[in-house]
Amino acid sequence: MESPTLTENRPYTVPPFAKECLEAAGEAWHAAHDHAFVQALADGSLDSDRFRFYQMQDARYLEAFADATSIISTRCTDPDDKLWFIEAAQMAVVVEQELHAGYGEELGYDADDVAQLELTPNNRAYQNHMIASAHTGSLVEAVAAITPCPWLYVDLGQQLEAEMGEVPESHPYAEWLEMYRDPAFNEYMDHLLERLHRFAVAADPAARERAKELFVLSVRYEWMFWDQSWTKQEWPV
Ligand SMILES: Cc1ncc(CO)c(N)n1
Repeated sequence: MESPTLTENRPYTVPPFAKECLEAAGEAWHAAHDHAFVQALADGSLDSDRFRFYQMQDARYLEAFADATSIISTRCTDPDDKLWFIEAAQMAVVVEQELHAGYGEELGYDADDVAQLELTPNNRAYQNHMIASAHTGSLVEAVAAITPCPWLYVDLGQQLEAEMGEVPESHPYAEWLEMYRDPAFNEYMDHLLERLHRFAVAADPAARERAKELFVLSVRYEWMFWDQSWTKQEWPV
């Protein structure tokens, strides 16, 4: 039986090139959904130290996501595309600030702690991958590298909603689970995947292949982001 994450049954449109990217990511997409960190987050058994580690690293990750989408905006010629990526960048910063205002108070860290945090190897590698793709890739490559970030989380949020139903108020990570099942993301996904597809159609076949590779790498980095939070990754030397 085909896994629910690869069916057509999503509440937003998945145009052909986005579908090709998803199919190319295949196993890594599922592995990211199935990671022990995600399982523990969903069933509420995740310890707060690991969650804190994740949130602090993620605050910095979202700043890099905002940088990547800002750079992409400068490379768009169509004013609607430009504005959409500017807004995506703004939203990432706003979400990041809200997250660490809320979780920071609860988990005991503030904006200075986030600013001074040493990035893990995996986080740094993922950020550099997005930023490098935004600077040096063609437009479709730049967008392909940032697409798994929202897509994987929205997919995960909706899958967990289907499996778990309503999140009980007593769930320690209710707020996180509620956030990524928000139906407002469906419109965001429609807009992003439509652009990914349109830029792919305008690109040459070699650029499309490279874009798919960059998409798959970002899915792998998503798995590695859960993993670095699960193991509390440190630099080996
Ligand atoms: C690492 C990572 N990927 C995706 C999202 C979704 O915004 C996030 N917050 N962090």
